[in-house]
Amino acid sequence: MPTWTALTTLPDEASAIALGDALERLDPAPEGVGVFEMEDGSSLWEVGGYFTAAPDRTALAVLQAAFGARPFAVSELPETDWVAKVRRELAPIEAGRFFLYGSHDADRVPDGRIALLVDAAMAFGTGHHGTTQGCLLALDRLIDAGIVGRNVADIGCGTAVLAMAAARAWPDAAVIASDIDAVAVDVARANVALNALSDRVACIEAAGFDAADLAAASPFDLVFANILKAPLIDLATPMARHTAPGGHAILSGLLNEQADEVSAIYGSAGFAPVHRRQIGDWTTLTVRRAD
Ligand SMILES: C[S@@+](CC[C@H](N)C(=O)[O-])C[C@H]1O[C@@H](n2cnc3c(N)ncnc32)[C@H](O)[C@@H]1O
Repeated sequence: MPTWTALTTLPDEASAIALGDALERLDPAPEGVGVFEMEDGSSLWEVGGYFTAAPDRTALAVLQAAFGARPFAVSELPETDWVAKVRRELAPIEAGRFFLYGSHDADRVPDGRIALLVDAAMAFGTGHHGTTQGCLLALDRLIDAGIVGRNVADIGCGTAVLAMAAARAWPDAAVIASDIDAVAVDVARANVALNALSDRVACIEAAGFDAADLAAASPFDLVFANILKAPLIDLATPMARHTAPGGHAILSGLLNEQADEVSAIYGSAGFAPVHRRQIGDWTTLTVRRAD
């Protein structure tokens, strides 16, 4: 369990997430990284690394300078089960027909919903973020429109929440959930097993579509990509290659002011806009590949 924290703040969410990603790549790596909006009315974002041994202060100073963050406050902690603490504090999430809950809330699952057990762990995607909710609501909308997915990819799967939602919604669908982060892939695989979906959701480590399993299963009739603007732009051309004619892509991780630019780039790559939804600062786009 982590016994050290290194905490800093930044003025905006996107750079806080980017610093969180960079923290994860420190050597020695933190046991976990958290990015939270501060609740003190300051509009600042806190970025924290949780370490099992004293972190490398020189490496932290280099990161702090690179991101223009405040100097990291490094402190030793009393023994605490942080994952268990976060689990207790996270309430279930409802998004359309989907209900996401932690194992401590198993007795609160309502009838008539697609329920997914997603425990907080060292990966993004408990459903509490506007981007995940935007993707779930976009999927909900496709289902309402009578779309049936048979071959689905979830690029940047985190906990595999979106992959599992598609697999549950469409019992005949085969789904590949991929992430660039090996820890996320382990978490995804564990969640998929907990939800009894291992026979239909494969979890693999990959950057973008760069994996033999993804190439073999391509083209997909639905692709989720809830990642940030820059990787989404990089993925526009591969996305067009790997999405079947008439298939859909659900794109998120975009700040509201970034959505027009990304929509236009996907338009040039052969996708027509279908729908967009803002939740807080974040926009989710649904786009359709030309027939
Ligand atoms: C915002 S989280 C989304 C998690 C989950 N899909 C959700 O909607 O809650 C983004 C995830 O994408 C992964 N990621 C970032 N860039 C990627 C890339 N180029 N290829 C694959 N995964 C990537 C990160 O490691 C992270 O787990």
